[in-house]
Order: sequence, then C-alpha cells, then structure tokens
Amino acid sequence: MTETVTKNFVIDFDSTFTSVEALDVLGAISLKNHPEKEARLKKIADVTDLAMGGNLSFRESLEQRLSVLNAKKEHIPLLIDELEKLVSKSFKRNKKFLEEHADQVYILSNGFKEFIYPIVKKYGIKEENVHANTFVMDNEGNIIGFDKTNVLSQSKGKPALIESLKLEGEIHVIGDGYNDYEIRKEGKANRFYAFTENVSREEVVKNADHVAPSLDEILYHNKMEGALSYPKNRIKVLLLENIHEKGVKIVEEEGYQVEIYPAGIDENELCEKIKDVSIIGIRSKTQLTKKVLDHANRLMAVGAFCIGTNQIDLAECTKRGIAVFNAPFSNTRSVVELAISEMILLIRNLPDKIAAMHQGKWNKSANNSFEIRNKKLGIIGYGNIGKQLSVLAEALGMNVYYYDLDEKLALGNATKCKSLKELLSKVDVISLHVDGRKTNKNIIGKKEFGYMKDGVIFMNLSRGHVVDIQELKKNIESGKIAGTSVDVFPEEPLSNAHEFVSELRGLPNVILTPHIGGSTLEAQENIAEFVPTKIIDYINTGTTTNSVNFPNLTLPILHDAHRFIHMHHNQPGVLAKITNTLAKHDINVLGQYLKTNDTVGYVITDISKNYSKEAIADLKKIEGTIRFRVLY
Ligand SMILES: NC(=O)c1ccc[n+]([C@@H]2O[C@H](COP(=O)([O-])OP(=O)(O)OC[C@H]3O[C@@H](n4cnc5c(N)ncnc54)[C@H](O)[C@@H]3O)[C@@H](O)[C@H]2O)c1
Ligand SMILES: O=C(O)[C@H](O)COP(=O)(O)O
Repeated sequence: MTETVTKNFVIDFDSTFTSVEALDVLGAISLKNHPEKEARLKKIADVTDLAMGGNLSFRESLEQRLSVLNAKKEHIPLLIDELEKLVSKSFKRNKKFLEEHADQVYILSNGFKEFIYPIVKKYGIKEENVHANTFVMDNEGNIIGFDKTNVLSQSKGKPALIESLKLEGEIHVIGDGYNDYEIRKEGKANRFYAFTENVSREEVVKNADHVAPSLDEILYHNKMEGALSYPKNRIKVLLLENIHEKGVKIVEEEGYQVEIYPAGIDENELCEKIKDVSIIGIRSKTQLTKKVLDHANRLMAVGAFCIGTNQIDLAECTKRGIAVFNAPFSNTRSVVELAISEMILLIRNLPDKIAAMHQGKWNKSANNSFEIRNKKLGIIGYGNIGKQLSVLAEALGMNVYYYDLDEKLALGNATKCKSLKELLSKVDVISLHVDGRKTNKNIIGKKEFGYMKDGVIFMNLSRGHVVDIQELKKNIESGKIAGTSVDVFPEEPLSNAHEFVSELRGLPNVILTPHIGGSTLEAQENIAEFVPTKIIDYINTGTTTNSVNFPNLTLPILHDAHRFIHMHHNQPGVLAKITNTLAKHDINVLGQYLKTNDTVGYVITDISKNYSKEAIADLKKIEGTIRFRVLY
C-alpha cells in the first residue's frame, strides 16, 4: 500500500491571497484627504517593491511604510471591506478546496493579523493557522508601530516561524515575494511556488521550483481536486492576423497564455508554432491545412475571427475533434456598405475621375455617369450579406434580382432568378456574395462574362478564387465591363509588408481594395467579442452553439457534478456502449445530451463525482471515439 504524504500549503497574503498589497490600500484610505497623499502612496509602493524583490530588509520597509501611513484603528474595518473584494480570483474560485483542507492551509504573512484573519476566515482558514504581525496603537487608536518581538517582524522571520511550527509532512510555500522564497532557501520547505497571478518578480520567479499563475495550477500540479479540471494558464492561445485588442483582452482575462502576431504566417512556420497550442485564432489569410493540423498535437478549438471558413480544412478538424467557431454576422453590414458605396462610385465612373483630378485634369462631364436608382442589381449568393445588400439596395431604388443554389426567401420586392445565366443576362450591376467552397472556383469565367450585358458593373467582395481573373481582365479591357470592384484575390499578400501583385492593377474604372470588406472597427470589435466568447464557453462547458463543424448543443452550467464529453464518429452503437460502460462502473447519471451531424456524434453525460479512473479508460476505449474529456 502506498502511503500518502500530508501536504501543508503555506500561503502568503499580500499580492497572493489578495491581489494587492494591503498597506497600499490602507494608505489610500488613511491618506484620503492628506495634502501629501500621492507622494506618500508612491513611497509606500516603492518601499514595498524594494522589500519584495529582496532589496530592503523587511523590518526597515515596514517601519518606513508605517511612518508615512498615518493610519488609525478606525481605518481597519474599511480596509477589510476593500480587501474582501480583492481576494485573488483563483483563491475565490477554490474556496471549497481551502475549506476542505483547512488543517493543512496556513497563512504566513509579514502583514497584520488585524485585517488578515477577518478575510481568510471566510475561506475556512483557522485562526491558529494565521501567522502575521500585529499593530501597536496609542491610546487614541493611532497605529504607531508593530510588535517587535514577533518573529515575523524580523529579517528571515518566515523561515523561523515555519521551523517553530514543526509541521508534519511536506511544506509547499506559495507566494510572490523574496521573503516567501527564503523559506525554501533556508531549507524549511519542500517546494516554493512563485505565485504570479497578480505580480511577477524576476528575482522570485528565477528561484522558484514552479511558477504558478494561479492556485489552480498548484492544485493540478499536486494532483488535488480544485475548482477546475484543467488550469487555464496551461491553455496556450495563438492569435494571428492582428485580431482586435478586445479579443486579446477577453482571452487574457480568462487566464489563458496568449501569443499574438500581427499578420498571417506561412505553412511551415505555422507547423512549428502550432505544436503546443490549444486554441488558435485566425482570419481569412491563415491556411489551416491538413499538414498544419498534423502538427497541432494539442489543438482543441479554432476561432475564425471572420465569416469565411474556407481557409480551414474543416473535415480534418472534425476528424480530430477540433471545434471550429466563426463570426457569421459580425461584419455583414460592413461588406454591404462597401458594396453600396462602390457601385455608386463605379456607375459614375468616379475612380478614373478621381485619379485624373490628382493628376491635375479637370473633366467636368455627365458622360458615362448614372444614378443607381431604377438600375437592376443582380446578387449572386443570397446569404447573409446578399440579403442585407438586397434590402439596402432596394431602399436606394434599385430593382433586385438574385440567384442562389439553395431555395431562399425573396426579401422585399427582390426577384429570384432560376439560373445564373438568367441573372447575368438581365442586370446592370452584378455583386458576388457566394461562400468560399472549393466548387465555387471560377464560377464566373469566359462563358459567364459572355452572358453579361455590355457596360455592366461587376463587383466581387466574396472570395478571390470564384472569378477567373484573366477573363475579368479581358472583359475590362474590351470595355464590356464598365466598372469593377475587387476586394478579394486568388493570391493575397501575407502581410502589409508584402507587395500586392495582380493583373488587375492599372486597369480603367477599377477599384482594388486590400480585402477590407469586413475591416471596420465596429465589425472587428464585434468579431473580437463574439468568437472568444463561443470558444471559452466550449472549453468551460462543452457548449458548441455556433460551431461550424460540431453538432450544436447548448449545455447548462455544471453545479457540483462532473461532465463527460464524448465525441465520436457517427457510427451505430456508440451511445449504447457509452451507456453500458457507465452502468458497468455504477456511475450515477444526472443528465445526458446527444446530438449528431453527418459525420460525428457529441454525447455529454453529467454525473455524480464518484467514479473510478478505469471508467474513464473504458470510455476512451470505445470504438469510434475521437476525443474524450472530463470537465468540472
Ligand atoms: N470581403 C470581405 O472582407 C468579406 C467579409 C465578409 C464575408 N466575406 C465573404 O462573403 C461571402 C458571403 O458571406 P455570407 O456571410 O453572406 O455567407 P453565407 O453563407 O450566409 O451566404 C453565401 C450564400 O451563397 C450561396 N452560394 C454558394 N455557392 C453558390 C453558387 N455557386 N451560386 C449561387 N449561390 C451560391 C449559398 O447558398 C449561400 O446562400 C463569403 O464568401 C464570405 O467569406 C467577405
Ligand atoms: O470572411 C470574412 O469575414 C472576410 O473575408 C474578412 O476576412 P478578414 O477578417 O481576413 O478581413
């Protein structure tokens, strides 16, 4: 039989249990109306930093800080109120762990018991396990010093105190300061965790046995059950292509490790970078090919921070149990506004007129300038963008015609065309809004240009490969097409530093834009909020709402239960095998959810917490299993 060793957790208070230095907060309270408030607060913070980095003796720092604080007894309840709100997030999250392990949890602080104990007792921590300094006050309640006989007010006080406790078992110290590391340095602890959730000090991190960005990490490292099945700081996120800062902030605040990159990266580089990444965020440029996915050993989710997902090998993602999310509506309006503006510019021949003006040519004339009112607009692809364009164009007085592969409801007075040929031969302005599926390659080529009316306006804001560029060029040069706008190209530069190469450069009445249909700040902000929220929900609860490749399931939040997430190839008998395995291991099912699509099945089982490791092993072994994970 293996003997389990008792683990004692010795936790620092300031900037560890709480996210701040208590004396800084006390200073903000006690110096509220003091004329030297700012200078004194700065002095307190500077002195704290010097001491925490090991560059000033603790006693000296304490004396200096108390002397400028001007604090009184009556400030202490106010300080407690403030600090209660500032308990570190991962300590708040793991309250249950602290309560359940109250005998092994100690607070060891050079701060003051008068405010520490009232806060930590709410987390089940015992008074006798709280070791800290105590204030000395005068008769009027002014804080005039501290108990100098307390070992914690002396240099190397923490190791000395730990020694005096004569704890049985291992001692694991958790803290952000050099004085916490000193316990380990003096040989009084088995491990020192540099706690970096609130502050990271080079000198401390450098000496740590383990750097812990959260309490979850420490519990996971010790194989102890905390609030989370997996520490968020272990989840690496790679965000490419200049994703809006709001998106970066959301994933950072979730506690993930985030790396950002301003542009797209090529396949080989991506193969390297993606190896230990759990979540990748891309836009339209980054190609997530089978080769890249072959290197993605840990990938759980892909966020397409755009509408199109043709740059992602969705089938391969599904096969590997990687959920893909996009932002299906967040930039729709931006594309439509650009399309409207461009058709007005083109029908009035403005690109050439504007260019001429810049060369000093004044060409005032109504020749080849028309209104869009009463013109026929042909929309190819009547999806979200196509429909939105239909509504706005009609409001401007256009007669709308559309063609879509699928049956679509005609909005307003729009007229459905039975074939692409019918649409192309009827309309004055053509706007392409099909999706980027592979079979849409060159759907507009020689034959299709041949169906179009002379003097037509042609616009592509969908995907580059859907138009045969050589044929487009010929038809512009021949004058058949009177005006063109192209926002998307078969080959696009990887970043703003690369040259844009295209045969369309320099042609008359042609607007070329650098794939910016969806590039408005409003759209980018909406996308940056939408996509991470879906991914975080998926990671935390298994919810797949809005996933483009997984069956969509919206799941309840887990309360006091564990969740088994089983993803498998859609083949007969898997659900029965899951049920049998659960029964075989006597597992109490609290709820079950199932959804399948053509290729995969997604089964969620919420269960009581008691189950064996063998049950998990058996569930993973079920034939057809793609991915299995446990959440709590
Ligand atoms: N330029 C940009 O910056 C920008 C921004 C956003 C979206 N887009 C692109 O715009 C396109 C449309 O986006 P959406 O949100 O409307 O997509 P969507 O999926 O809602 O609509 C696409 C529509 O095209 C139809 N379709 C597909 N192939 C067709 C074909 N060969 N003939 C006729 N109809 C066809 C589909 O049935 C669907 O109704 C996508 O390619 C998207 O990637 C570009
Ligand atoms: O699919 C999209 O939403 C557009 O093509 C925009 O892509 P982008 O985010 O790369 O500009």
